[in-house]
Amino acid sequence: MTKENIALFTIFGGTGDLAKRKLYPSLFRLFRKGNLKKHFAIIGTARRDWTDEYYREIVKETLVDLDPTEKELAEFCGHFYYQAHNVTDTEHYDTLKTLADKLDEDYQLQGNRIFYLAMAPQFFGTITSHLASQEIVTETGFNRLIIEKPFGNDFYSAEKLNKEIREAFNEEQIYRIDHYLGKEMVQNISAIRFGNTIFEALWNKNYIDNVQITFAESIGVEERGGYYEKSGALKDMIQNHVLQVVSLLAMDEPSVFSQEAILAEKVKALNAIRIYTEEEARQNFVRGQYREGQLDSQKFISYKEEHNVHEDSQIETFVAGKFHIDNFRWEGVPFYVRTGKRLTEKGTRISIVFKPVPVNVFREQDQKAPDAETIQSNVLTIYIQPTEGFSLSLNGKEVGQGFNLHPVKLDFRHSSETMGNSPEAYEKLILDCLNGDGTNFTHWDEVAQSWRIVDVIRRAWDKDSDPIPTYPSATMGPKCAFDLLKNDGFDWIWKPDEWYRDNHKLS
Ligand SMILES: NC(=O)C1=CN([C@@H]2O[C@H](COP(=O)(O)OP(=O)(O)OC[C@H]3O[C@@H](n4cnc5c(N)ncnc54)[C@H](OP(=O)(O)O)[C@@H]3O)[C@@H](O)[C@H]2O)C=CC1
Ligand SMILES: O=C1O[C@H](COP(=O)(O)O)[C@@H](O)[C@H](O)[C@H]1O
Repeated sequence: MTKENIALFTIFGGTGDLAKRKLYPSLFRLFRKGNLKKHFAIIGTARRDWTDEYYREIVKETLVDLDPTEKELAEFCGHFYYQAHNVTDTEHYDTLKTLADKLDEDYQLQGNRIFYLAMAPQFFGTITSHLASQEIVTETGFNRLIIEKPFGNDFYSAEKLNKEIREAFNEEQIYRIDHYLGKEMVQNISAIRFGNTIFEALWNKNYIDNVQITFAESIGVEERGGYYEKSGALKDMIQNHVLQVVSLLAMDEPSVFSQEAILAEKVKALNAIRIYTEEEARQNFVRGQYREGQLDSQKFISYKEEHNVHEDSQIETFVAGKFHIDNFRWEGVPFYVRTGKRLTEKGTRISIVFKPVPVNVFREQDQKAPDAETIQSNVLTIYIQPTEGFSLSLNGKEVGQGFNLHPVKLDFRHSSETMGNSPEAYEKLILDCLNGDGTNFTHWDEVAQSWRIVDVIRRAWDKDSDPIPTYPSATMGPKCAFDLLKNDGFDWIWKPDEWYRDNHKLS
């Protein structure tokens, strides 16, 4: 039987994009499943002067895709309350407190409070200090703070922000969201690694040649040009989502699958990632910016032409790079990463490329593979999205005479039925927070180390006076991203652009 969770949510930024696209539908799913039942209430707050009725109508609109019944809508939306509030105005917190205390009593919420900061990070410090000083945090129940990314703009701003927040909340009360950690297949990385002897036994430099991680998006920056001009792909994706995935792949096995044990191993892995000098950063990381392009009849504008983007912008919409992990397990194994907007197709996947066999015992029989290098390496691919599952490429014998080897694939994909019913990342993470489980949130130690790693790369690029390389929209990035691997004798395993070039009009 589903356990009912009891809490008051206060959503700062309740009129914003994130709240409407992700938070309200996720809360509704939790309501539908019975994780939220009777003893919950939601205060949405922002500067706009909305009434409760208007707010509830907005919330209803965000749920259309979930096909709610009228009864469900009436019941769920009845738990929503709106409070106009400027987060910089101290007096407004008193009104907020009065409403919070009233709802606590009306719904018997036992003082359990979740504060969701779905707002620009510049407001985080002021909100948390007011929550404490105006006594909106309770003495009786739990008080938890969910914070959205970006957590700072570099190590120093993140540290300052962290200090401000920590004056009001302790680390155990802070849930820093990285929505990739709520994705089914990102969580599955640990299951694949630690639930299968055949992989964990080989998960090291003796058997793995290189690791490739791709976070590709087909969309451009859309309405977020203003934000993106300050962030770029390095801070938007590498500092958080990509490094989180690297740490899950690189960490040692935890003694038990607990929040503390996993965190300890992830932090150790992040600490082992080499922090480059600026010169090394230039050698190991490359960037690019999308220019115009075409896929079939669809034409795309360049990044520089996007709304709120400077016409001479040098901001990267694509990053590819190589991490070195300086420990016994990974010494000499490159972890290649790439991420970008306006790439050929949306897809997040990990390829673990195993070392080639040391010698080809079939060399006299197999015309196609006369030496060991020509036998294809085994590749374990973890498909994170949009398709979810994993595959393992092996070599088998071609049917018939002789002993020609040919690659075969063991392939597992979740059915659309399973995935249709699987909880969305935000839903899972909100439920984790309700349950006090911080496993899939980022700890300050991880955030801090991730900033240390990317800050050098940013500094190196900021000093570079060469114009940023560009790539045509709908391709897989600039030439330098391919050269990065080629120079090491490797190639990207996933090549959606080649497939499109053969089957579509790509220019
Ligand atoms: N949208 C997304 O998909 C994602 C967003 N994020 C992060 O989530 C956070 C919110 O993003 P998003 O929803 O897109 O941003 P929006 O700009 O859509 O929303 C910002 C919210 O803040 C409110 N607000 C602004 N200033 C004040 C103020 N002084 N006092 C009270 N409320 C204020 C706005 O309402 P009003 O104008 O009425 O005051 C609005 O509700 C950001 O940190 C972003 O980086 C992270 C990942 C994805
Ligand atoms: O955090 C972010 O993630 C999205 C990509 O998330 P996904 O779940 O759709 O893969 C990205 O578009 C955005 O720029 C970034 O801020």
